[in-house]
Amino acid sequence: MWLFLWPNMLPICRLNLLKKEGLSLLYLSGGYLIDTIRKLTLPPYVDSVEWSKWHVFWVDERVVPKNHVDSNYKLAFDGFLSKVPIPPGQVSAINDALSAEGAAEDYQTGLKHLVDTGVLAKSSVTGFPKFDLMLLGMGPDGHVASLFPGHPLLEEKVKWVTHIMDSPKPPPQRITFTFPVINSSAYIAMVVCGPGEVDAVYKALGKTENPVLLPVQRVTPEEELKWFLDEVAASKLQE
Ligand SMILES: O=C1O[C@H](COP(=O)(O)O)[C@@H](O)[C@H](O)[C@H]1O
Repeated sequence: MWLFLWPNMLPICRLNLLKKEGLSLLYLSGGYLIDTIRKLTLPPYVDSVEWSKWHVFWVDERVVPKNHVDSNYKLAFDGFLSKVPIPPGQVSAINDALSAEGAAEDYQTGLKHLVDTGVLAKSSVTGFPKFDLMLLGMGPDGHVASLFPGHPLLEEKVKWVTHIMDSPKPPPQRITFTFPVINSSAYIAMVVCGPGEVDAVYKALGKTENPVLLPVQRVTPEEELKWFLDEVAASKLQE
């Protein structure tokens, strides 16, 4: 595991690497993360990425209309996707006309189709889809995607995408990737900034062991996990 203290460098370093490797699948969460990739929409970085190769998905999404202030799609569209030329057919938002259960099933069906047609790889280790890069944020309680501490969804072992009706963080209805899918990714960047997450960062990365693992501590991708923290989020680690 690697730890970096400069979140804005994350997309620039890693996405240039992706370009060289010819990889193109990106999985976004919501929250602060979108702020950290905004620089990619500006010169000179914007011209250094082969946007036509990109496919974009959401690790989790709130079940609200796409133009709703709580929508992770809207957050990403306003701050990032509307400013770069990724073909619209390669941006996979949820179907916001469906119920939470229906939207999760529909999203999973879409991913299965991409695996069947060879757009998405499958992990030879787990049999779940293998994503190139996931950019994850973490909440103050240590949640990732919409997988919250103590929630039964943490133990989901079969589904690729599932739904939650009682998210402790509003809005309550969401869809989310499950841990088997998250952990089948090749590379995960955990991007955490600001004062709200200081204690959760310390619990996850500090010297004291927690009796109960935070959801973020269950993140173990197949190849590499890197944390990107700003100085505030990392402040307790430096004490
Ligand atoms: O509700 C959510 O929270 C997490 C963390 O968000 P942040 O604002 O604390 O960075 C986010 O990663 C997730 O996608 C989102 O739905």
